[in-house]
Amino acid sequence: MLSKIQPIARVICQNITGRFIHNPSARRTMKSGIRFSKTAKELPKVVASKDYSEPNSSWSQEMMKLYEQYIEKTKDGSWKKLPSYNRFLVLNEDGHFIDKFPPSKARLFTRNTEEEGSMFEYVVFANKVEKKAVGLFQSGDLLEGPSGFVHGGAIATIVDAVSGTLATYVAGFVMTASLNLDYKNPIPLGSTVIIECQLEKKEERKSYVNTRVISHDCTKLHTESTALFVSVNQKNPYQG
Ligand SMILES: CCCCCCCC/C=C\CCCCCCCC(=O)SCCNC(=O)CCNC(=O)[C@H](O)C(C)(C)COP(=O)(O)OP(=O)(O)OC[C@H]1O[C@@H](n2cnc3c(N)ncnc32)[C@H](O)[C@@H]1OP(=O)(O)O
Repeated sequence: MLSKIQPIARVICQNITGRFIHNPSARRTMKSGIRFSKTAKELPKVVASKDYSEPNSSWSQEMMKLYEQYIEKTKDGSWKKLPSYNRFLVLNEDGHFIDKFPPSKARLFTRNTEEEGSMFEYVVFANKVEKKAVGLFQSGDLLEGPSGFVHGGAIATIVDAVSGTLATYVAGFVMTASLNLDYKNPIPLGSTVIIECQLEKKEERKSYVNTRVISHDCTKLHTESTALFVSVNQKNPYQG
């Protein structure tokens, strides 16, 4: 039975990730297309499902222009584009996936729709040496708060997601312990903004991240935030 499944799994995984995956003892495939195993030593540390941070047809010219600027910065290796999936993936102590979250309808809040452009369109780039992350965020119509502007809760969500991604990137799995926001100027619905995060300091389990949300042309400050993330006992998902 397994020998029949393996070649299919290789094709699926190669198509999704662009990597070759040697996976002789994997036991089953989740609906998402991610292959899981509790035992296989040969599993790669990162097996991707759909990367929701790839450009799609809903992205504005501003979003695409910024995206291409940051892709350019990845070419010397200083910045990295981080992939983004619709569920958290959990690794065991050997760096292999475990199916802590079995197939279900649960979805990461920021990636919970397949309708492109309707909610959170975003991509995160990170620089490990400088301990910085930049999120490019285009808000969709379903994030409206005051007429024509983005809901404050949606802004908090995306700031949490991008600053939490930086904390995860530098410190491994974290939980948000506190998140403080100052809303300086409303964000027009549908516009593209830049979310700049800087790790301010790290003290044992505590990572402090400061964030600014600015307009795509860098002329307006929309939001400022400080956040504390506390490391919890999981391996860093970005060390694959
Ligand atoms: C295939 C590739 C793989 C890709 C994988 C993708 C990965 C994706 C990557 C990235 C995306 C990231 C996106 C994330 C964004 C969303 C995150 C959320 O929404 S998280 C949900 C909301 N947050 C909660 O529900 C926490 C609830 N609170 C708790 O669980 C606990 O309170 C916790 C864990 C925060 C701390 O509890 P304790 O028992 O472990 O630790 P104690 O001792 O209480 O605190 C540790 C230290 O932190 C300080 N601390 C804790 N809370 C604090 C607070 N509110 N203010 C100030 N200090 C605090 C404490 O005073 C202590 O400091 P002292 O070590 O003594 O110096």
